[in-house]
Parts: sequence; structure tokens; C-alpha cells
Amino acid sequence: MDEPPVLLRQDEVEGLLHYKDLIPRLEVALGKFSKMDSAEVIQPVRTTVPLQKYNGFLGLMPAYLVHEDILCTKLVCFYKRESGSTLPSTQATVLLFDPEYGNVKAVMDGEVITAKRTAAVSAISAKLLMPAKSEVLTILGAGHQALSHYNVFTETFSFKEVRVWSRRKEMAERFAQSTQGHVTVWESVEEAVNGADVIVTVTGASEPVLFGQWVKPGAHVAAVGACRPDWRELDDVLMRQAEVYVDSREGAIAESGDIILSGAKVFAELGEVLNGTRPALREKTTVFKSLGMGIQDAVSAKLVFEQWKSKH
Ligand SMILES: NC(=O)C1=CN([C@@H]2O[C@H](COP(=O)(O)OP(=O)(O)OC[C@H]3O[C@@H](n4cnc5c(N)ncnc54)[C@H](O)[C@@H]3O)[C@@H](O)[C@H]2O)C=CC1
Ligand SMILES: O=C(O)C1=NCCCC1
Repeated sequence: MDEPPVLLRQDEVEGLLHYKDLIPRLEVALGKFSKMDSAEVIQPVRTTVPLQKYNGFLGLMPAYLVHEDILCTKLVCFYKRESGSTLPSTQATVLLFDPEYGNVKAVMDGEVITAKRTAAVSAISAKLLMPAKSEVLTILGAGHQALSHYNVFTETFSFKEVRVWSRRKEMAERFAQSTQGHVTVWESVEEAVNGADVIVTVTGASEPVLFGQWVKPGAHVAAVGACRPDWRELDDVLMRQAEVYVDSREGAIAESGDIILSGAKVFAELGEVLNGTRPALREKTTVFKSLGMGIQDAVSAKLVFEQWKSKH
């Protein structure tokens, strides 16, 4: 209790957080969250503080997992950046507490946690919802989330082809050069998603970039960007023709422009599918609308801290 907090930098968190350990813990946490038992999981919807002057927000994301005794909060600033900006669009710090005394046990970089846990949850959605024979993966966007999604999707599944599109072609080319495996670069979204089985949208867009008429029936879309009530990545056609899954219903109806503005109905939370209380409609076109949750950061932070302790 009297010990000062451990400070873990980005490179340290990177070395301590691995998908093979993270994914099973996220599955357990998502399942518990969807049981709606507030004696088990306490996670208010993210509080956001607008930073209008800088075109951004500060998000506060506390969570307490009672049984595991994990108390954590992430503080994350996110921005809508102009095309060509070299400034980061997300900066995050995670605080892990001792829940009994209230002291902070660890202060850790939150960018790697955000990148990896978001991609890992999208991979869980794909595992549950993508067509049984999925050969083509398309990633729309070429930033941090694009890379973490590429890494976990290629580590977890065996796609025959991976494609990338970015609004600036040179960024897509740079992305394709940075990946371990072969990635093809596409000039238009329409061409990039043609015939794709799985589509990941990881852009900073606030208007739709992916249109339902281009999406193969039965495809799975993991929609990760557009996390404000008036921001979109997907058009109305796609939102209405797909079965829509979310991480949190409460979060989705408060924060997702794709859901609020299209009037689409939420079919299930991922946790409900994991619990077996709602079906995985794999044969239908599915959208997983991801917004990110404090419990995802909490289980990641606990894992990082455990790994760090086992080495010190
Ligand atoms: N669902 C979740 O849990 C999380 C969602 N996010 C969101 O994921 C998205 C991607 O985040 P990062 O990869 O960290 O950002 P980044 O800044 O590293 O990459 C953003 C990508 O989107 C592209 N982009 C930006 N504006 C665009 C527009 N108007 N149209 C098309 N493309 C555009 C950029 O060129 C870049 O390729 C953001 O919207 C972010 O807010 C981020 C963290 C967690
Ligand atoms: O869950 C998160 O972390 C974030 N979600 C949406 C935008 C930035 C961070």
C-alpha cells in the first residue's frame, strides 16, 4: 500500500501483453459484462469532455470487476485529425488501483493496451461471426488500429488475401511495407471490399466510407471508428441490412452514430453470444460495432501487471 506506483512505458507494455493470453480473458470479461449483474461488473458509460478548440475529446473509462478485484481507469484523449497531420489521434494512460486501499499500483501506457485490446475484441467478433470459409480480409484505414488488427487477425486466422485501403494511398503503401505478410493496396473502397469475407473499418472518418451495396452478403464487418453519436463509418443500407452486434448496448445507443442515426436495431452483445444466450448469425451479413469498454482495459492492465510482477 505504501509502495509508489510502478510506471510502465509503451515498450514495456508492448513486451508484456500478448494476444494468446489477452483473448481468453477478454472473452470471460465480455461474457460477465453481458450478464448485467452489477454485483460482478461495474462500468459506467464513458464520460467524455469535449476539447472543441482542438477537435477532440477526453474520455474517462473506469471499471471494477468485483470477483477478480480489478479496479482500473483509462484516461484517453482522441482527436479528429486533418488529412496529412502527423499528430497522434489517440493518447491514453491506464491507472490500475489497489481496490482495498485506493492507492494506484501501476501507471501504464494506454496506447498499446488500446490498440491490442480493441483488435483482440474485433478478432473475437470475427471468430464468432465471420463466414465459415473466410479467405479475404480488407482493412479500411492504415493507422495504429489497422496494424494491431492486421497482427491479431493474421495471427488468429488464415486468410488467403489481405487488402488495405487508406484515404491517402501513400499511407496504405507504407502500411503494406510495414507488415510481416503480403498486403495488397487498393485505390478505392469499393474495389478493396469487393468479395471480402471480413472487413475491418479503422478510420477517423465522421461520414460513411463503407456502403452496403459494396458488401458481399454474409460478410462480417468489424466497425471500430466513429465513436461519437454524430460520426459515421457505415451507411444506412449496411446498418439496416446487417445483423448488428455491439460490445455494450448501453454504450452503443449513447455513442454510436452508425446505430443512432441509421435507426438500426442491436441484435446482441458479443458477451451474449459468448454466454450462449443470443445466437451467432454467421450465415448473415453481420456488423460488430465496437466502441471500447473500460473492462477491456482493466483485464489488459491486470495482465500486464501480473506479467511485470512475475519478472520482478
Ligand atoms: N472501438 C474502440 O475501442 C476504439 C476505436 N478507436 C477509433 O479507431 C479509429 C482508428 O484509430 P487509430 O488507428 O488509432 O487512428 P490513426 O490516426 O492511427 O489512423 C486513422 C486512419 O484513418 C484514416 N482517416 C482519418 N480520417 C479519415 C476520413 N475522414 N476518411 C477516411 N479515412 C480517414 C487515416 O488516414 C488513418 O489511416 C479512430 O476512429 C479511433 O477513434 C480507437 C481506439 C479504440
Ligand atoms: O475505447 C477506447 O479506448 C476508445 N474508443 C473510441 C475512441 C478512442 C478510444
